[in-house]
Amino acid sequence: MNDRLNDSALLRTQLFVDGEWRDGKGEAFDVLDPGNGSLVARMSAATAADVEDALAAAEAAFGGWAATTAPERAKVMRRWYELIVEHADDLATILTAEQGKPWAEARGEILYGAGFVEWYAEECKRVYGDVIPTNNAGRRLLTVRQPVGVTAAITPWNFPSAMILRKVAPAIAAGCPMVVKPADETPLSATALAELAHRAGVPAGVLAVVPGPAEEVGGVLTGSPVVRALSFTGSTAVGKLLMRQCAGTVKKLALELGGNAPLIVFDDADLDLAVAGAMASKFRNAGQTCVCANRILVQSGIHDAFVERLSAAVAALTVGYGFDEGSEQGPLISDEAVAKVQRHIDDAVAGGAQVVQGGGTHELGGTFFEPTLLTGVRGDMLVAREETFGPLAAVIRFETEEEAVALANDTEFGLAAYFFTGSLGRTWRVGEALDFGVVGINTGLISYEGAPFGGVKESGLGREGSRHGIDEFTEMKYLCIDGLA
Ligand SMILES: NC(=O)c1ccc[n+]([C@@H]2O[C@H](COP(=O)([O-])OP(=O)(O)OC[C@H]3O[C@@H](n4cnc5c(N)ncnc54)[C@H](O)[C@@H]3O)[C@@H](O)[C@H]2O)c1
Ligand SMILES: O=C[C@H](O)CS(=O)(=O)O
Repeated sequence: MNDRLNDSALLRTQLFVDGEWRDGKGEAFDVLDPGNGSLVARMSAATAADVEDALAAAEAAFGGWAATTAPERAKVMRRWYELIVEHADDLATILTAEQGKPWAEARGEILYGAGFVEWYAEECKRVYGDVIPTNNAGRRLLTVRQPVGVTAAITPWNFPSAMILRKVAPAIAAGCPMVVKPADETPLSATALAELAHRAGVPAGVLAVVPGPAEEVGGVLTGSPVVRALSFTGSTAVGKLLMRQCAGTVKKLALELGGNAPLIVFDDADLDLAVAGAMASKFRNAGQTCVCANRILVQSGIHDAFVERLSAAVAALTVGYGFDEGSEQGPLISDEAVAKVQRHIDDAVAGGAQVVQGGGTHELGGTFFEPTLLTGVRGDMLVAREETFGPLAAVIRFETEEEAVALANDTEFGLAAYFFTGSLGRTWRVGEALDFGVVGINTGLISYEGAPFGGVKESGLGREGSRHGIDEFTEMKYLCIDGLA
């Protein structure tokens, strides 16, 4: 792995605690390349004691970091942003090695994540309060927003860099230390970011990275009264568990959970735009994103023409190893992920759906999977009820706008939805009727650090990005000052 890097010091296989690299007390574990199963590195693992040390260091650092001014924090964060961009190639190489996505896509993730650091380096200067018109001549009323305290983050493997930066950036910008548990599959992206934060001048204790057994590490982060806010990105099932575990200390919670995004194509859509949007939303990261179009609803008048063009685009996708030039779709993260995609295909075909493209594992072997297109899908099939998290486009035909909205909203999830139309009236009607936190209209790509990202229903709580994302790490305090008369 080192021979692929310009700066091999970015490959960090230890814990980052109290501003230092150290071996964890736990059993080291392998980080494997999902593209060929080779060993990328052996990662040191934290135990509960290591996490307690990280929390103690964070608690000790909180007062000093919170006492800095916003411009002082902004200066450190700006330097971190610059270092991330400067080392984007190496960070992308580390990301592709442990997660598998094509290198160009990985580099795009690095820059997307860096955007949150840049955004919150500025946003921390705009954490405003209120002056409230008084109800008494002898009183003055105001509010201030203050950093919540020590925070924790637990993050997924599918965007191992951006999902960390989307949490750490607003937290430390607000004045809060953060202790991060990355996914076991992808810890190296996290430790590389910590190395650059250290170089940028983030003080000891303000950022910690503690890879390790999820239940043990998570048990400390959710149970410790030192942690005042927990930010989680991952599956809804784990999110519900963490909510329960945080209840004992009534933590502030930000949850970015699972999705089941509908992508609706109306008869009046621009066909090429709809196909491009469906491809971008469905096959990004080999379909392993929380906002991938999980169900593609196509109105009957445009159905056959849309399917014909989508089929050609799916067939043209290049599946390959992430470091190979021209690869557009890498491997899935695990055998379990492959099995879930296959289960959804087999269930749909058993129920009468047709395989138009793909349908099984790719000739490259391992966890590479054929980009797949199904038609004749119904809303009661597994592929329409569960988050597939793989390169499977499932097309459902519909007749009316009312039917499409009802189909789209028929899920416990509520993260992202998309629709394509040429009608201004339909834009407002359907945009308001869809029960989701994020709605893409005539586009399949909605992510931007300046926009609030988050779900409703069982897709989560709170928002990340935009001016709203920093609210997850601040508390509003009301000051009532009497005695002025
Ligand atoms: N809403 C979003 O912004 C968003 C973004 C990315 C991924 N996701 C969701 O994440 C899921 C895929 O990611 P995943 O497979 O890593 O999810 P996951 O829930 O299995 O794991 C996410 C993180 O939680 C940790 N974890 C698992 N069990 C735990 C426990 N008992 N205690 C503490 N930590 C625990 C994992 O180690 C990992 O770090 C999908 O459902 C996807 O939709 C959502
Ligand atoms: O997988 C979920 C991520 O939040 C997707 S995005 O990169 O933020 O769109």
